[in-house]
Amino acid sequence: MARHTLPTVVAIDGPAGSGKSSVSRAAARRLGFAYLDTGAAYRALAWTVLDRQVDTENADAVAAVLKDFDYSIGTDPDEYFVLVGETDVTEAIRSPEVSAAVSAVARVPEVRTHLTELFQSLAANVDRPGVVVEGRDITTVVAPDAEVRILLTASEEARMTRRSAEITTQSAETVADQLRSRDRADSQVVDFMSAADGVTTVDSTHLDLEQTITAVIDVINTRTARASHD
Ligand SMILES: Nc1ncnc2c1ncn2[C@@H]1O[C@H](COP(=O)(O)OP(=O)(O)O)[C@@H](O)[C@H]1O
Ligand SMILES: Nc1ccn([C@@H]2O[C@H](COP(=O)(O)OP(=O)(O)O)[C@@H](O)[C@H]2O)c(=O)n1
Repeated sequence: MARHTLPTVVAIDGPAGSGKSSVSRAAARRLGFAYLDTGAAYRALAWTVLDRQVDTENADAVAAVLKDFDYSIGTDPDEYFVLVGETDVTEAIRSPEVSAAVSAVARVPEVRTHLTELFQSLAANVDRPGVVVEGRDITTVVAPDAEVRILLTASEEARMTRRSAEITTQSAETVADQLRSRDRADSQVVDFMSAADGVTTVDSTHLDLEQTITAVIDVINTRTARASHD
């Protein structure tokens, strides 16, 4: 009978624009691991809440949407997609409207419990030897026992500059204001600005993308080599 070995879990947290998605995806690709973007689920739920014209401030109404929230995500780093039912929302969940609504949805306790269980199940069932899971509370809540736990940080200025280079439909000032207010709202729910015990900080402020990927892979290799000797 085939033995099911649990994948090596790499947990990466950090604020918006620190490089979590791009670095996690690239690291997963190079290591032959799966990649799980947890923010996409909060965004897809926010998209659904907006689509159904549910009041984002009404926690009970938001929690009720979970009952028939039919969500799927690609965990192959080369085949990323996000679906709600049959609808491909990969692009739509990055809209300014969804970004503005997501923090209110993410602070509902039933939402966090439901999605945490979903992430744990998705991570445990990937068909790769490992999985890189990124978000805000992966090192502390979703996978506190992960073999590798990293906090990816960058100065506020660097994060704002990176995000405004990506979003060309809004002014740099608007992008920065929205990012700052999302960080503020999110940090009332989860502490992703300081590293919990046993979590390695990688500060990407003065690193380019390639250097950050290398730094993260170095931490993964060091940690997994150490774990195999324990
Ligand atoms: N170390 C880095 N140096 C320069 N640009 C970076 C770096 N890390 C990420 N980026 C770029 O910054 C943008 C935001 O990164 P992203 O991975 O979306 O961050 P997050 O998932 O943390 O919000 C992307 O365009 C990405 O290519
Ligand atoms: N593990 C996670 C991941 C995301 N989130 C929420 O989901 C939103 C979108 O996450 P994201 O990772 O796509 O955001 P960016 O940092 O990429 O802009 C965040 O602003 C949080 O409100 C969360 O609460 N917990």
